[in-house]
Amino acid sequence: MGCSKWRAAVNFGQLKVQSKLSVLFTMIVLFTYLFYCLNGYCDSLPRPQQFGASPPSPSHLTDLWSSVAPSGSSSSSSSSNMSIANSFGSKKFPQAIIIGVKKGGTRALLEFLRIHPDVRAVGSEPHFFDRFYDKGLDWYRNLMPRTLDGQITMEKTPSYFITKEAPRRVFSMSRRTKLIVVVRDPVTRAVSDYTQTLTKSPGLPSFQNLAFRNITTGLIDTSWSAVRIGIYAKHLENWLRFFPLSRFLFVSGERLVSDPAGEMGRVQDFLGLKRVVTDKHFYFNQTKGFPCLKKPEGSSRPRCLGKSKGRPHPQIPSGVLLRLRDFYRPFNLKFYQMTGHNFGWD
Ligand SMILES: Nc1ncnc2c1ncn2[C@@H]1O[C@H](COP(=O)(O)OS(=O)(=O)O)[C@@H](OP(=O)(O)O)[C@H]1O
Repeated sequence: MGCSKWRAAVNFGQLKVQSKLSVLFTMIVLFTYLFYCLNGYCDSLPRPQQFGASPPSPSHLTDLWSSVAPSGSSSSSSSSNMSIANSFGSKKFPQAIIIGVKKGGTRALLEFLRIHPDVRAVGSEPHFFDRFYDKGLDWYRNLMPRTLDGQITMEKTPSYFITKEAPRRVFSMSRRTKLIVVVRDPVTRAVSDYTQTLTKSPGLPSFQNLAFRNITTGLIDTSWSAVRIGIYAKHLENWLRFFPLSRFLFVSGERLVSDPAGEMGRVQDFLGLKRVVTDKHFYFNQTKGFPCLKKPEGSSRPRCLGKSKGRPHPQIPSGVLLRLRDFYRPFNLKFYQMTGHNFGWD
């Protein structure tokens, strides 16, 4: 009898220790989970390796803006706020996409839009409708940030505008998608495009060597992508087979630099947003030679786009530029007619 009482007491003691251990274990699991969530790891955004050929990664965001104020203030509090914000709302397909054009000023537009509280956008370029379409729509939606009711999901991938299959693919996602095209004088756009390639491959032939099929006759090489992208009318025709003109907004790349607030007003109207982004948000940075964002209230620093945006262009002989201008003229006029907007490039 005494022995069985003693055994019962031992069992009871073991049970208590076991239950304490299991509570402790549960607590550890819970705290680990919470810790990871607060650091943003709960979000299912894929994190692949490279920009360009690979799907987007948040690390690309670091080069998008360069601060113009002395660095040093920590961004840790804002990043933990972001993590918390990330866990609310749901991931939706973009209702609006900046589809082009490469070197038009698409990054500036997206970053200006991202200060609007009702816009949430992927920082890097998803390239879904051109490179990664076989990954499927669920993969694409999963790349999107979470949005609350009334917020707009957006992305920008400038190569969509010249991708043959893109209009049909976007249409099959949603025929109601709003399409934004930032266009810029095709001659300066071509030089900008060339400048970017030259930065990556310094041994590149001269601009005129690439632009002309025959330099003596002045025959333009339309197979060179820097030239081909600027034939806006041709690419737009492809999109108009699927979407009516009312689904498009054409933003002037030139005005985005000379009057960012004015151009942003049009963009916000088109997206059905309150005009929150106004001239109060911009200042002209003399050193950069471009508009930059003023210090947003209660956070971060004044910021300009990174070094790869607003680069100096190499000197191109004026005769070459004139020939290229002649080449584009009929296409530009066609584009003005199609869009009902004279961009004043001629
Ligand atoms: N605010 C501001 N700051 C810096 N740069 C600005 C700005 N607004 C427009 N731009 C012009 O944007 C050009 C780059 O265009 P994209 O962002 O469309 O380029 S990309 O296709 O994403 O590579 C870039 O072209 P380059 O001048 O040739 O570098 C700029 O002229």
